[in-house]
Amino acid sequence: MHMTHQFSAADCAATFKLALVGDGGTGKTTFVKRHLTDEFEEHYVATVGVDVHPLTFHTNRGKICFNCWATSTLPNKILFSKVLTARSSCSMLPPRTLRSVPSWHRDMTRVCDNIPIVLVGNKVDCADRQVKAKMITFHRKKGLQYYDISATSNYNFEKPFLWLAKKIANDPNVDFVGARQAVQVTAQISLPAL
Ligand SMILES: Nc1nc2c(ncn2[C@@H]2O[C@H](COP(=O)(O)OP(=O)(O)OP(=O)(O)O)[C@@H](O)[C@H]2O)c(=O)[nH]1
Repeated sequence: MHMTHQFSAADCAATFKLALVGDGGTGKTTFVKRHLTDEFEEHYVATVGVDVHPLTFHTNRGKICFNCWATSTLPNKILFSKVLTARSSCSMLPPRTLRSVPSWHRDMTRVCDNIPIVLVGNKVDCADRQVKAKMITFHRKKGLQYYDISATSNYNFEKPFLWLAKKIANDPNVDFVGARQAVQVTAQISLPAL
């Protein structure tokens, strides 16, 4: 059972850390930037360290802000995931090849016990996408939520965030209302010494 949180009805949003983890090039940064600026980043620029993007949503229970930590792929990802995910509230694991998903999940749950986790399969707009729907079974075994998404076409754009908001509030009736508030603040956090 997850801890239940109240959202804020007033000016300041209830804030939760969201770790976006997964292989390099899967589209983590693009997905968050899409939410922030509505622009699609065509060129691949590998993340160095961690980009933190606050994304605020209005819900029928008040405001919620996800501080999205988009991580780079690191040689010592276990050590880094410990630094990154301590106190995380929720996480997304974008799969490119499914082979890496169990190890990302293991690393995450090792340091964050009992947090809601969404597995997202990005780039569903790609005709040559190698991961097919029937191959995606990991989330069922682990009781995770799964969404196909596309940062290019906006497909299922807000679904992962809404699912996480419901879990955090422990309320299936939470829904997004009105326009989403984009906050154009991005923090860069340098890598810890490995
Ligand atoms: N076709 C398509 N391309 C995408 C999509 N999302 C991201 N991309 C492209 O995939 C490439 C990698 O995206 P990034 O967002 O930089 O990937 P990342 O996971 O942040 O990579 P790291 O910073 O190395 O961890 C870029 O060229 C994006 O334009 C999508 O939904 N569809």
